[in-house]
Amino acid sequence: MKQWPAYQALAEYGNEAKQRHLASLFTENPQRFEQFHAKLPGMLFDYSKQNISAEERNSLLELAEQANLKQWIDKLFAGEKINITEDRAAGHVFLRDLTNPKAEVKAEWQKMETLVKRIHSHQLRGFSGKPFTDVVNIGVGGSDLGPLMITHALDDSKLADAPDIHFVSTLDGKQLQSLLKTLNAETTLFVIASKSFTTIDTLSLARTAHEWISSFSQSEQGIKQHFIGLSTNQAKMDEWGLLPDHQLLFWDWVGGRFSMWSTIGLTIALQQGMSGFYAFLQGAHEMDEHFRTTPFEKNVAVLMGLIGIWNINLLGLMGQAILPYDSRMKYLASYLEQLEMESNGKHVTRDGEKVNYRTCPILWGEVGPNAQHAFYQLMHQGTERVMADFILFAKPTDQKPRTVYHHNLNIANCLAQSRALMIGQKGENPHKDYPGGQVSSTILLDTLDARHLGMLIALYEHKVFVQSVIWNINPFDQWGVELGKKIALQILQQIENRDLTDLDASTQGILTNLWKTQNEN
Ligand SMILES: O=P(O)(O)OC[C@H]1O[C@H](O)[C@H](O)[C@@H](O)[C@@H]1O
Repeated sequence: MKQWPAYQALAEYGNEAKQRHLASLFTENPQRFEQFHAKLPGMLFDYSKQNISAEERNSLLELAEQANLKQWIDKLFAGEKINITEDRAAGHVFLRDLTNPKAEVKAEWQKMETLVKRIHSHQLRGFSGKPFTDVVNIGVGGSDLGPLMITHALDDSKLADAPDIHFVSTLDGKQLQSLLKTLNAETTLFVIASKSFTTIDTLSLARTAHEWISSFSQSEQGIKQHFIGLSTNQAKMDEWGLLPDHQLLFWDWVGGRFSMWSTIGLTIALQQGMSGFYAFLQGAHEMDEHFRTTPFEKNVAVLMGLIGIWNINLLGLMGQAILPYDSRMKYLASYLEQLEMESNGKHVTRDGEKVNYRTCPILWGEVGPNAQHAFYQLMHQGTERVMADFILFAKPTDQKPRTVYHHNLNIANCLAQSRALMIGQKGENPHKDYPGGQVSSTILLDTLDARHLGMLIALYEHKVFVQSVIWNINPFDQWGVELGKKIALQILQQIENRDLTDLDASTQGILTNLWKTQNEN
């Protein structure tokens, strides 16, 4: 990044920008909103509350040119193998192009449609002949967070004949245990979602679910009706015993954290119907087209990525808050934590050189109105300078007076917080001083539905990609998660054998005390 000529200018600008107060940009320029927002149908992106001037933005746009961002976007959409460490393309964008689907994708959509119809029309039934009322998605990471977020957000518009959807992910087994207490085995269908079909978290829970169903039925064929698999690994699904028409495939060119656009989105289709799932893909495709074809100065994803670069690398901000003002977006922050930090949490370039600049910031977030009463204190008066994304939906869910009242109250709070963080206020004593100057962007979507969610998520995916290009890192691998998994398997074996050999003193000490406590009971 630092080798590009535009970076030198930006470094100087950054030092100047650190000296000014964000609020002064508004007093100096009444046209600021006009000049610092971008729009596309269904979405407005306001970045006027970022500490950036027109010249600084120009230099960022030059940086993007010099880093060959346009060529990288073309490579992404041409399906080139840009995930170099795994020798794969990153093809999530192809899943959303419904007018021009790949043959293998089309075939899988058809299979998914058939399965969804069989479940909705009660053709598919459990071991005792009853239709399914509940579906439990067993998966973790990319095989959990996307569908969890979307089905939670869209629950109000669930189809009348759709089953209730539940999610379990944690290998401690507690989530599954307490969920099973509320379910009827005769009417419960499990979806085993795993790109690799080797993840121990998912396979251990699937085995427990299988034991649970088996404790109510002796019929092997009947039990098989209760399980569906979603994976790239057909052999492993066969080995597990999944029926061929209960297997939906996807492909290694779909990254785990980009997989809810594939058959991993089955629970979305079960809740919203295939048309709802397609609307979700369509929204993402609209964002893909915007990203692919819009000049950089009006391109929301490019601008969002570059503003992040400005904040992180030139202004030194390392915290990114995600603040949706809608409780239906409860899981957005968890989803984006994986998307951004697993993609860009890297310390070497594509060529394996150690970077000499910061990469992905630490993301955290919460539904805005709740976060106001929790961690906003730090943003208003702490010592950390952070950046925030406020996400807001324009239309209320209906026109009932109380609904409209709550909706306006919510909008007022969102705007009040971004304004207070920006302007600050001098207090009667230092304890009541608000320094202000905390930067934010606001994403205003017309309404919360499948299409707009598709647009929003694709926007974040492309923002992550833009930043990866500027940082010259590969956003599509995740080697960092492997070491812990490997050590966990070794330690599990050592726990089973009560063996402390070659473990560090801390691990030995914890295990010794833990065993002692277990023996006492
Ligand atoms: O879908 P699976 O193969 O079961 O993988 C589930 C998750 O686990 C891995 O450890 C990765 O960190 C994630 O990127 C992935 O989404």
